[in-house]
Amino acid sequence: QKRLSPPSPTKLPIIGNLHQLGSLPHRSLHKLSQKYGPVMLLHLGSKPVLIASSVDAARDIMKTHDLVWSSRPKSSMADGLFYGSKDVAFSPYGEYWRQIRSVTVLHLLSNRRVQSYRHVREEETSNMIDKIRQQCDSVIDLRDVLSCMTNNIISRANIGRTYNEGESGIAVKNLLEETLILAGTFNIGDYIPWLKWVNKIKGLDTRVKEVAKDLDAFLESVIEERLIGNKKAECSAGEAKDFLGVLLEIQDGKETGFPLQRDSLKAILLAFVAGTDSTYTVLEWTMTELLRHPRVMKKLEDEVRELGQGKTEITEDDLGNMHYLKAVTKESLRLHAPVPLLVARESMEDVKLLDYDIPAKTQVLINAWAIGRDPLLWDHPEEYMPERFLNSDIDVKGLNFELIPFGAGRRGCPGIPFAIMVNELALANLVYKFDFALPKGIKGEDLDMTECNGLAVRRKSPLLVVATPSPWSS
Ligand code: HEM
Repeated sequence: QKRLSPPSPTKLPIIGNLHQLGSLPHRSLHKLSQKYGPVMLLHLGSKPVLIASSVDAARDIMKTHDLVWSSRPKSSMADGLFYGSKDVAFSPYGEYWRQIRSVTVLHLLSNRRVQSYRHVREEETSNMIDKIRQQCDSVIDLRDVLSCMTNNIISRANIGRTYNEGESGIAVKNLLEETLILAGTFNIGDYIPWLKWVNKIKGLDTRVKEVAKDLDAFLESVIEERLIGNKKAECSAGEAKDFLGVLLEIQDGKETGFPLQRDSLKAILLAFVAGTDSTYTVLEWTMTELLRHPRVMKKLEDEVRELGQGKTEITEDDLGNMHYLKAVTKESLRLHAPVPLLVARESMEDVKLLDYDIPAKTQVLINAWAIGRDPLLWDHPEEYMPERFLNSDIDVKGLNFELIPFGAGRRGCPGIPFAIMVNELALANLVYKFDFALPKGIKGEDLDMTECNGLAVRRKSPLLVVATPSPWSS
């Protein structure tokens, strides 16, 4: 029987369709899919890569045939930075991944554990508010403030402390930033193996090796410090055990049934740092959209200020009733999924995708960004309209395939509760405590919405704002 292959745009010798990715692949691939259909087959160098751009295709991959699609393609960057891809996100499917995924879901990112970091989130949100208060009436780089808050929360949950100050703290901060940049860098050698030498000439391989070495030295020092009980915590995670503490406790395997090697432990910790960028990127997009849509900003302020009135700050207990706030977050994730093509998956055996026959070892990229603005699924898809979620059950948890910023199925993001809590708490407090405006001379409708590609797709330029204390600010 003849196999039915998905349609493919014409490819060039050697590079295949690489030239068609452009600087913002989610956009270029969306355009191509309008011509070639919701499932198309591209060749990135020598690698066949499927692009899935419809809700049916996404459901087929992440639900109907989730197991077959549960592996990840090999990535030299992940190999170089994360101890041979020993982290949860890039590890191929198999016994090892199942074990570290279950450690992550049951021990590190369970609802109970995420709840235990509540005081960390509330304290760091409050520090962020103080920081903004000190700069009221001058122009503030909101991205800087949001990324610092998110970094602090994730690093306190991870290793029990922050690293922003002092020479060594700043060096670590820069090192982690560089790790994220490298992790999001396109590696030509993964697609055209005989062009690997280009990375050598560009110095990419050397840089990855140097960064990996520095990261290892940093993580070793943190672990050793902990092991000899000499933790000089700048900000301790308080009574809640941080991820490192949990991992050290279960590493002998008595509780989990398998021992955790030191490299795996370090890789798991490192991968959580990658969640930082996506988390604060959503907040930056949300504030950008609110400044472009004063009606939405006003409605959100009204809700938060009415429910929070009289309190010094909004706590996590208050968020449950803030339905508009939740709708605003979903709407931002719909239009600005920070990881628009999710994380590539790879088929482990021959499989059908809709009507097509797909051989084993094919990669797939799911265009969550395109699905989020599909006119067949959403009214006025390009408009920022949180109201669409008010009387709807659609959620981001991976059950509704029209909204999948965190992916879904076995490889779906286990950090959803963590990321959503950080986002909602920060957003509620921002609009409770301050009235935000754009710097003089800039109108909301003129705001630059250009994106820039990286590990997370964010605004090209950082969001600059002016904050004035609201009546609830003191
Ligand atoms: C708004 C913030 C975030 C977004 C948009 C996001 C998005 C994603 C996406 C799209 C995937 C791939 C899903 C798939 O293949 O179906 C993923 C995987 C993952 N995420 Fe997140 N993430 C966020 C925050 C976080 C945070 C805060 C953490 C940890 C504290 C985290 C930990 C992980 C891990 C460990 C994986 C790998 C799962 C696996 O391959 O088994 N994420 N995330």
